[in-house]
Parts: sequence; C-alpha cells; structure tokens
Amino acid sequence: MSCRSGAQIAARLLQRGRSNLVICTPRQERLRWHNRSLEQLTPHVRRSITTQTPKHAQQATAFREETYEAPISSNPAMAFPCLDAQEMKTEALQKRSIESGPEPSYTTGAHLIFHSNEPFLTDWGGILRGFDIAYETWGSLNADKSNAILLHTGLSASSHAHSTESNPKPGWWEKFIGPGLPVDTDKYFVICTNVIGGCYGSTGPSSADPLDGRRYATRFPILTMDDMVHAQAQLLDGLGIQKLYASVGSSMGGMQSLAFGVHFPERVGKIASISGCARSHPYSIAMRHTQRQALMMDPKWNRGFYYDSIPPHSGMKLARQIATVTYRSGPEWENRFGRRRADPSKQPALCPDFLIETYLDHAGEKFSLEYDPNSLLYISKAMDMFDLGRAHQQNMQKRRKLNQERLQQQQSQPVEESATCGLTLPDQKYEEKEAVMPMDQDVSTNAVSGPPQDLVEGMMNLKTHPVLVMGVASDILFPAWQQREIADTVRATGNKNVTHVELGEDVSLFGHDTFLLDLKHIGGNLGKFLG
Ligand SMILES: CC(=O)SCCNC(=O)CCNC(=O)[C@H](O)C(C)(C)COP(=O)(O)OP(=O)(O)OC[C@H]1O[C@@H](n2cnc3c(N)ncnc32)[C@H](O)[C@@H]1OP(=O)(O)O
Ligand SMILES: N[C@@H](CCO)C(=O)O
Repeated sequence: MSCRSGAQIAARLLQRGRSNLVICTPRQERLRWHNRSLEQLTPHVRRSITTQTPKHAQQATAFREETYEAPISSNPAMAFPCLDAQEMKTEALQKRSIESGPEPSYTTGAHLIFHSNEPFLTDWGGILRGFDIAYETWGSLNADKSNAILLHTGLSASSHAHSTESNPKPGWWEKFIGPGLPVDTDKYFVICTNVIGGCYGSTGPSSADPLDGRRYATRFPILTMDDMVHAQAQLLDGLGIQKLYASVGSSMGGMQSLAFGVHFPERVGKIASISGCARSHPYSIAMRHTQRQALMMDPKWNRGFYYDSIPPHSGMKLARQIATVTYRSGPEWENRFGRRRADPSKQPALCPDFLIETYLDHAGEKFSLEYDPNSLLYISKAMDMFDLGRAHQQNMQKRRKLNQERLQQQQSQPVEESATCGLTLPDQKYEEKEAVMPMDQDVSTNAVSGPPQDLVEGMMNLKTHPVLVMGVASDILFPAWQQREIADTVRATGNKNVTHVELGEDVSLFGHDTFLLDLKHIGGNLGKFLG
C-alpha cells in the first residue's frame, strides 16, 4: 500500500472512473475503505479529491491506494443525499466559524429591553445577577394603565408577535393582532415578551455571564414556568402596570397565562389559555425528552459549550422533526400528503422519500439554525416540570423562601451548591408501582370523579376571574382532555365564569399548531372573550 499525493490520486481516479481506495482522513483512526466510482463518493470527499487547492490538500492529508482488489458486491452501495447535506452544512458552518464568527445571531435586535440589576433567584436554586427581558408592544396604554394584555408565547417564539415600525417582518400572530382584529389594538395595549431562558434578546444560556463575560451555556440555571412569569411581573412593574386587562397565551403560553393568574391573581383581569395545560402529562414529557436526547447526542452539542464552535445543527434538526410530529396531526397529513412519494420514478430511499418525510426534513432544516439549542433544552425542561397542583406549588414556595434566606446570608453568592444537576439513574431496576403519583408525593387525589383535588386547590386563586380555555380535538401534545381538565378544575374552585371551547376535527386538523393557523375559530373565540 503506497501513499500518494491527493493530486496524483485525483488524476488516476479521473482517468479510471473507478478505484479501490483507502482514504486517510486527517485523523488516522477514521481510516475508511471505499469501493466506489467517483460519482458515488460524497460531495465532500469528491471535492477533496478533485479540487486540489492547498487548503483541501491539507484537509485530506493523503489518499492511499489499496494493493488488493476488493470483493465485488452483489448490489451497488446506496447514496445518502440527506447525510451529504448535513456534512456539507457542517463544513459551511465551520468555514463561517473561522471567517465570520461562530454562532448565528438569533435576534434582529428590533425589540425593547427591560433590564433588572437585581439578582434573580430561580426556583431550583440558581442565580442570575440581573437579567434582560426583550419585549415588543402594539396599541396604546390608556391613562389609568388598565388596558394592557400580556401575550405569552409558545416554546420557540420571539417577542415579535406582530410587525412593528422597526421590524416590518410579519410576526407569529400577525393576523390575530391589530385594529379591529381579535386582539384589538384600538382597545388594548398588547405586550409580548421573549421568555427568560430564550434566545431572542432575553437573558438565556447564550447570554454572557456578567461574572466572567463568557456565555452561560449549561452554566445557566434550570428554569421553571414560574421563573418566567416572575420575570414578566418585574417587566410590568417597570412599565408601571399594576393590573393586566388580560393574560393570554397558547401552548407553553397557555401554561404561563394560567401560572400568571395563580401567582398574581390581583394583577390580572381575564385569563385565556389556548392549547395549554394545568400540568404536563407523561406523554408530552416523553416527546420532549426524545427531542432533548436527540439534540444532546449530537457531539457538536458538546455539553452546551458549542458557542466557540458550530451549533449542533443535526441534533436540532432531528429534535424539530420529532417536535413537528407532535405539533400537527396524522389526519392532516393523510389529506395533505397521503402515501405519495416525492419522486415515485426513483428507487425507495433511506433518506426522505415519502412527502411526509420530505416535509419533516424541511421543517427540521428550517429550524435548525433559527433557535439556540440550549434555550430549547432549558425551556422544554421547564415545560415538563410545569404543575399547578397545590403540593408542587407548596414545595416550590418552600424552596424559594430557603433560597431567599441563603442569598441574604451569603450576599449574591450562588444559592445552592446542588444547583448543578447531579441526577443519576438509580442502580436498582425500576419496579412497577401500583399507584400512579404525580411528582410531589403528598398529593391527595380525588379518584372518584371530577378533577384532581390537588389541582383544584392549586388553582383556587382563579376562582373569580373570567377564564377562557380553548383546545383542539386533533392536538396530540396538549390533548383536548387536558383542556377539559383545566376548565373542570377552575369550575370546581367555584368559578362560574369559565368558557370552554373545543374545536372538533371537523373544524381543525392542524393539531397543536391550530393556534398559529386558525384565525377564524381561535381568533374568533378569543376576540369574543376579550370583548
Ligand atoms: C407562539 C409560538 O409558538 S410561535 C412559534 C411559531 N413559529 C414556528 O413554529 C416556526 C416554525 N413554523 C411552523 O411550524 C409553521 O410554518 C407554522 C406553524 C408557523 C405555519 O404552518 P404552515 O403554514 O402550515 O406551514 P407548513 O407547516 O405547511 O410548512 C410550509 C413549508 O413546508 C414546505 N413543504 C410543504 N410540504 C412539503 C413537503 N412535502 N416536502 C418538503 N417541504 C414541504 C413548504 O414549501 C413551506 O416551506 P417554507 O416554509 O420554506 O416556505
Ligand atoms: N410551533 C410552536 C409550537 C409550540 O408552541 C413552537 O415552535 O413554538
């Protein structure tokens, strides 16, 4: 086996069109054996061979020719354009890392910033030494500041719910907000924030830790939904708004909308939760877990410290594909794509082939560099931990109090040594338990009928607010039964002013994302409720 220069091998390959090759990559341990025609090599390798610029020659190091003939295979090796595309994207990002800095910038900067210098204690014992909340507003605040609506976002949204003068790009609820529209800016002053932990201008894992100026990455503390609404309450203080006309949110925003009412009942008039829940259930936790795992298993994630390198775009793409499966519905796809393939004239492929596969691939690809992977992990985890039950709330109140005391004693030191995650899997094999218990053990359930007593007690603060609960029958992530659970629970507190709307499959097959797409029904019912 003799080693030759890249140029010599390239010449031979081009002459013969086929060769048995061993390619020595810069890392010798990644020695790979190929028996392919030049056309079958991945674009990356092909380019390395055929484009002998000094840079490529350096990257490829050397190509060595095998001395023996390889066995002839029964069938040709398959092509994997989907993997080639990932490799090429990594390569392009690597170039960008060197030439124009690493991470993509997630924010346009066209938002307002509320800054707090006060230390912010997170529920699970972390600390932020000050924080920013990015927000945007539409409409005008009236003289007595009584017409404000706080709009809470889903997981991945920015504060850009509607276009503004400084950012004319359409927002994620462009058609829902405006003069005479369901969220009527002739009447209301609408505020939308990027949640704390996000990457669109609010303090999150991609922000710099003021202590050392380096990005927090996974030194960012675990967050909860309550942390997010507590930060929002500080923004309202900053704007001089004592009481909201309404708190409105969809998906994760629905969780926040309810949490805001539970924690600050005196600071809100009406509460609307669309496709939200009162606590996360195991199926939705499972779906988010798999997304987080897919992302964390991408070696580029590097335990969260990828900001000086390239983001884990393949893990993000995979995570978003799984997420998209939970955001829409099978019946929608049946109508839209059926069993059609992108190109039925071709052999079936292991890369995306059916239209539903190319659709998911596209959704994943589009998102893979749009959002900070660490923000996704933290916010998705906060959704998992969401629970408005009384036992959970009491536990968190105790924690908050302890953290506060620790902070006062130690003055701005990190409040809890165990705030870094040390959770390990137990050694013993899991034994199936008979009774199913929520996360907090001292929960009394009312198994006979009606909503769980623990939830009713936890949501008692909502007993006098007008509440709108809206859900969608085709939603598999925040299913219709969870919407009924919220409505039944709030009614069980004694509240006589609960409106529950369920959009059946005859109305929407868009699943969970209906709240982004169905202006007529989602918007219509919301507009009626807001008045
Ligand atoms: C409060 C919040 O949570 S806000 C967060 C909102 N933002 C997001 O969720 C961002 C991601 N966006 C989305 O998920 C969606 O675009 C939505 C929900 C906003 C809108 O959904 P829809 O209008 O139904 O778009 P849809 O899901 O059909 O996607 C259309 C795209 O898929 C492409 N597409 C459709 N079918 C296929 C297919 N078979 N193969 C490949 N691509 C396909 C279209 O060409 C289009 O591409 P483009 O977006 O690059 O123009
Ligand atoms: N498509 C929405 C759904 C979750 O709210 C998002 O990405 O945020």
